[in-house]
Amino acid sequence: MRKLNVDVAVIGAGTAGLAAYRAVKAHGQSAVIIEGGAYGTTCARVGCMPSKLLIAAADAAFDARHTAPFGVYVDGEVRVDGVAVMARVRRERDRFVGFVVNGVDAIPADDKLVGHARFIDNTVLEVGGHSEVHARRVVIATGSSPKVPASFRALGDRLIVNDDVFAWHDLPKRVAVFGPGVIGLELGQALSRLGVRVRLFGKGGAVGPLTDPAVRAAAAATFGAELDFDADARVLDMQKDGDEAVLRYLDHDGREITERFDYVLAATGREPNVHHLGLENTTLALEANGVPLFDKATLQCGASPVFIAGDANNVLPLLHEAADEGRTAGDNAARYPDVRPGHRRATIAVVFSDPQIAMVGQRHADLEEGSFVTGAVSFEDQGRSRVMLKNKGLMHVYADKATGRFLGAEWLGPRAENIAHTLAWAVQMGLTVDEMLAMPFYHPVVEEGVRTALRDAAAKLAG
Ligand SMILES: Cc1cc2nc3c(=O)[nH]c(=O)nc-3n(C[C@H](O)[C@H](O)[C@H](O)COP(=O)(O)OP(=O)(O)OC[C@H]3O[C@@H](n4cnc5c(N)ncnc54)[C@H](O)[C@@H]3O)c2cc1C
Ligand SMILES: NC(=O)c1ccc[n+]([C@@H]2O[C@H](COP(=O)([O-])OP(=O)(O)OC[C@H]3O[C@@H](n4cnc5c(N)ncnc54)[C@H](O)[C@@H]3O)[C@@H](O)[C@H]2O)c1
Repeated sequence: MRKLNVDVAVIGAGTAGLAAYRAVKAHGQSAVIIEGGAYGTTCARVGCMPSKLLIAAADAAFDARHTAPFGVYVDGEVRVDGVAVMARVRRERDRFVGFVVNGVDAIPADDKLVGHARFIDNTVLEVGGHSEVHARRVVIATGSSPKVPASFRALGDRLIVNDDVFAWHDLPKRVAVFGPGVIGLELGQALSRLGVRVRLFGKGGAVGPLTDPAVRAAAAATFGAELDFDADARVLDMQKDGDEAVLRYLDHDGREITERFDYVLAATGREPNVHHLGLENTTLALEANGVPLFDKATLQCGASPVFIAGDANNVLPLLHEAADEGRTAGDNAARYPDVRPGHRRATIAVVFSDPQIAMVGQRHADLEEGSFVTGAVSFEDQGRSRVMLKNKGLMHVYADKATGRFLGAEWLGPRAENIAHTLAWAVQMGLTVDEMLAMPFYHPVVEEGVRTALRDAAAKLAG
């Protein structure tokens, strides 16, 4: 067993781990970064980037099929070549992964260890059965994995998760998608637009990350009009039969349907990778889900020299948060015990469905009843949205009754990925609705719809 002594050991060479490693090195301390899987990060290999590549192909197919209302006709068939679609997805994905791997290659060999890490005590790690790392501090940046209900195991090799989709060399014909959360909506709609027969099964009425009941209902109606989607599905049975998954479920009218699919894609949520870390060998207090108790500002676990960043801590499992948190955890690991709160930005989340879903600032579910007003706009009659025939969606903006301050927004609608930034910046700057309305709005743009919602909120604040 090889023994290593370092200032900081970072577990996981994903986005958070790489940021943590760099932050430690910036302090001039020694560090080792330990990776048990493939280099390249979840985001680039099986997450953000390949999903957006698949969606880009799907949107191209959808747009090509929907030109007629403009008086523009694509004569002949719009043909989707599944092999070519997946070849581009994997080729471009590999390019993104390549950039990350180049960055890892540039890390000195002595600073890298390959193998699964387990805690022996708070600061001693056993790695891959070949090394023992004695660190003064540790950063846990182990990411998350799909959380698949146990009953799905009956599906055997017909059960897949997001990672499997991006390894395909062709598109299958029929996929049942479970979970209309962020991953299920993005991948389910994209596969459907690429000509795959998709049925999307939800639970309890949830749609994406939305918590505002009215916006959620609008989203369910919008996606339900395009996709075969039940936000509160009643599935009676699921079995594997040769190369097929056989599902028995009740449709919207309560009729029993038996349908065969090539695959069942489980997009039923993700869980932090903390279960095989040997945390029971540490003195850290753990939450029910196995994540150590930690301070959200400093990312320190109790008073220990252990820090936790990225999807592993289960706070905001998003790429930019993983990068920020990795930096904070690495910085504080190097400073320990003089730890400091890291930089937290206003929250922003975007789902790359069509229409896109976005949320900024405080969620509707987090607001105190009676303390805020809601301004609304429907995009149905919004000028620019109608011009582009992208006039679907509903936006709710929330403002504090006492101060007029803009608190946050939830919506689905056109160009939400861009508008979300403007609104998240307004949240971070602490602007009031009146201050936002004093800003420029060009004509004709989708942001004029945002102005309508803000004016609605301003009227309610005044009244
Ligand atoms: C399909 C999909 C689409 C997504 N799209 C978006 C998007 O559009 N925008 C967005 O902001 N976010 C998106 N995300 C979320 C984003 O990918 C994650 O929030 C981010 O990648 C988390 O980074 P991380 O560093 O915490 O984890 P990871 O990048 O997963 O890194 C963790 C690393 O730790 C390693 N590891 C785990 N346990 C051990 C161990 N015991 N020993 C050694 N190594 C270990 C793993 O092998 C892994 O390499 C998406 C996720 C998915 C799955
Ligand atoms: N665009 C993005 O930024 C992006 C894209 C993909 C993923 N992500 C990140 O990854 C995280 C995980 O995404 P996710 O979609 O796996 O999780 P999620 O928590 O967003 O959604 C899981 C969904 O599965 C449903 N569900 C659970 N069990 C079910 C069952 N048995 N049958 C039917 N439905 C069931 C839940 O009700 C929920 O709607 C997200 O929270 C997000 O942070 C971000």
